[in-house]
Amino acid sequence: MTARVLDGRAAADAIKNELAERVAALRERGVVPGIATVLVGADPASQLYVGMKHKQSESIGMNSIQRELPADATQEQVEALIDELNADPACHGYIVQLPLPKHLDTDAILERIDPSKDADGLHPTNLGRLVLNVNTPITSPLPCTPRGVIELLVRNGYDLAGKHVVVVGRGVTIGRSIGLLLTRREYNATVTLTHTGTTDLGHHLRQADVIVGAAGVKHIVRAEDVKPGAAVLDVGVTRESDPETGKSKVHGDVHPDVADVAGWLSPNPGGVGPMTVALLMTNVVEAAERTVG
Ligand SMILES: Nc1nc2c(c(=O)[nH]1)N[C@@H](CN(C=O)c1ccc(C(=O)N[C@@H](CCC(=O)O)C(=O)O)cc1)CN2
Repeated sequence: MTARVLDGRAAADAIKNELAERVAALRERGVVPGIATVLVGADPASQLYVGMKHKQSESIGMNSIQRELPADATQEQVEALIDELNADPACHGYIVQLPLPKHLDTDAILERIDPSKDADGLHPTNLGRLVLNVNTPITSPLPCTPRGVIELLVRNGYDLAGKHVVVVGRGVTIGRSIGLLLTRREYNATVTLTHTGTTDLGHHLRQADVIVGAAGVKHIVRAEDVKPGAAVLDVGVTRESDPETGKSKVHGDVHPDVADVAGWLSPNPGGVGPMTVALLMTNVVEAAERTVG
């Protein structure tokens, strides 16, 4: 391995230390930032992620509210819980853990979240503000994972200005929104959005200074398609059962051989995942700060 590691755990710890000070300052003013999660069903990965969010939020002095519904909860039950959290003054921001069970209308549920409490930054109003570029400096929540990718690079001294970033994956949590952030004047990157329907993906990847693999396709980013010295961030998650142990194993979008070609590599796990949680907490602390001006 020759690539320098973009250590997401270390960067997330630094963010959490900074947030702990902001939380303490809010507490002195009588405001305890409150984060809530909504978990529908008992998917083990979702339980793990929700647990991490609460543990880490509490560790920096935030109040955390954990709400759960059974896997067969109706649309009305989930929406009633959303209305409750929208009205709860102790909750400054919250997320609905995704994916939701298939019988539920995810878009309708996410749209029901009060945009000012949208800790994921994925509400249509907040994505619309991002498109219109009206929330710089930040006046409304930004999507956590794209923000985490950028923070990970910037905190490691990587200058994005003038760089060509190729994003693989068109999902709303990363692919569709990250270019809107990266092309802001404060970063000045140039972005190509590719996906599983892109013709000759390798052609695009080979021109990239930065690659963000977020398609959820195991090893779609191959070493032969990476320009030597490029920064590569692995955000994809594919779960497979290991034939030897029978245990579930996580694979990223980036082939392990990329470590010998890339200049910078964010591993998976240990890269963007911890940053997503840190930026989620940032969105909630910022929402709490906005309530006191
Ligand atoms: N409402 C949302 N749902 C989901 C999101 C999201 O951003 N908002 N993203 C993913 C899951 N996710 C957060 O919810 C998430 C995934 C992974 C990690 C993380 O830190 N992973 C660790 C490894 C953890 C382990 O397996 O032990 C790592 O990458 O180092 C954090 C958050 C889908 N749903």
